[in-house]
Amino acid sequence: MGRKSKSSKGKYAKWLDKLYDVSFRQTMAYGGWSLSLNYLYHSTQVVAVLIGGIAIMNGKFTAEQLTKFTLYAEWLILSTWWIGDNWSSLMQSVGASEKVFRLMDLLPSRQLTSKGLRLQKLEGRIQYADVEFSYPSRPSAPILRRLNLTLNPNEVVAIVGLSGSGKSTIVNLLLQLYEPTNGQILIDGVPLSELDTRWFRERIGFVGQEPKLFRMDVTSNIKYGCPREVSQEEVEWAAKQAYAHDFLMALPDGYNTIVDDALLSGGQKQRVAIARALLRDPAILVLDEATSALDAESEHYVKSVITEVSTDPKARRTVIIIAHR
Ligand SMILES: Nc1ncnc2c1ncn2[C@@H]1O[C@H](COP(=O)(O)OP(=O)(O)OP(=O)(O)O)[C@@H](O)[C@H]1O
Repeated sequence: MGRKSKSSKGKYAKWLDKLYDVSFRQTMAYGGWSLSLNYLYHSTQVVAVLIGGIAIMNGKFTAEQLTKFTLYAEWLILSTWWIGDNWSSLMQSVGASEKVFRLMDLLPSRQLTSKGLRLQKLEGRIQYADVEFSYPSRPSAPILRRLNLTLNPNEVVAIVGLSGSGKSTIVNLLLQLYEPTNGQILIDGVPLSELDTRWFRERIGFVGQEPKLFRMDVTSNIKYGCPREVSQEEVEWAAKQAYAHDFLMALPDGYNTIVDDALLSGGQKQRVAIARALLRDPAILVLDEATSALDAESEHYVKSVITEVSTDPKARRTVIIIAHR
């Protein structure tokens, strides 16, 4: 057995010990609490019957008074017991709901609440002008230094570079997940920061490195996030464009099959995500390493999609592909 696996086992055993310790103390405390109340409950009855019985025989007490006393004492003890039980559940719920309330209280980002410019039509010209950027968590590590780049409408551009060289960062800035530290990005000549973020994002199709599919049927997954009403025909059109139609039709319930973890391979998920992006008919399409995790067959299909989106005169758009190769 390697040293690594031994130390992992040791760590796991330590955490198990801790868990055992906490559970043991919790069980002991609850056991002690239940035992003492149970003891109190039954001993009260015995003492009441004994002392009460003697008092009745001596004529100091009536049987009715003794019955009342015993019942009241029982209720008092049982109620204390329930209050204790419910109090601990209440405290657990308060702890859990605090996190939920904190999330509910979060304000939407300023970008999404403030109204910006909406252009008549998005042509898809993208210009990075002297863009400099470092992530807020590591301000001393510059990722982009005076980046100048122009992408013309309907151009297909591949950004290639080593892992960690900043390819995804270029796209993160375009998606306005971050703002350049210096310089600016212009879209059709207008500074990106002046555009209406929601409007702009609705016109960008983005296929990320790990596409997220949700546990709902295939059609809903493809329609997800589409700002307009779409018909089933349009969904199938997008799936055909992404070379996903054939394998989707072969699923047990076709487009109505519920997507779960084991249903689709990585390459198939990526093609569903491409269909989702194409359905929005975006002016700008971004594929972030869409081919890096693909098997040969999926890679072939994804390349065909890229060729088609870049040559189909009906569906011209600016395409940015981020790739290792
Ligand atoms: N959220 C972040 N906070 C801080 N640093 C980050 C963040 N995201 C990326 N980085 C750093 O920025 C640099 C560029 O990352 P980026 O993801 O843009 O590279 P990449 O070329 O797309 O890499 P890959 O091909 O592996 O995806 C890396 O050094 C990375 O560690």
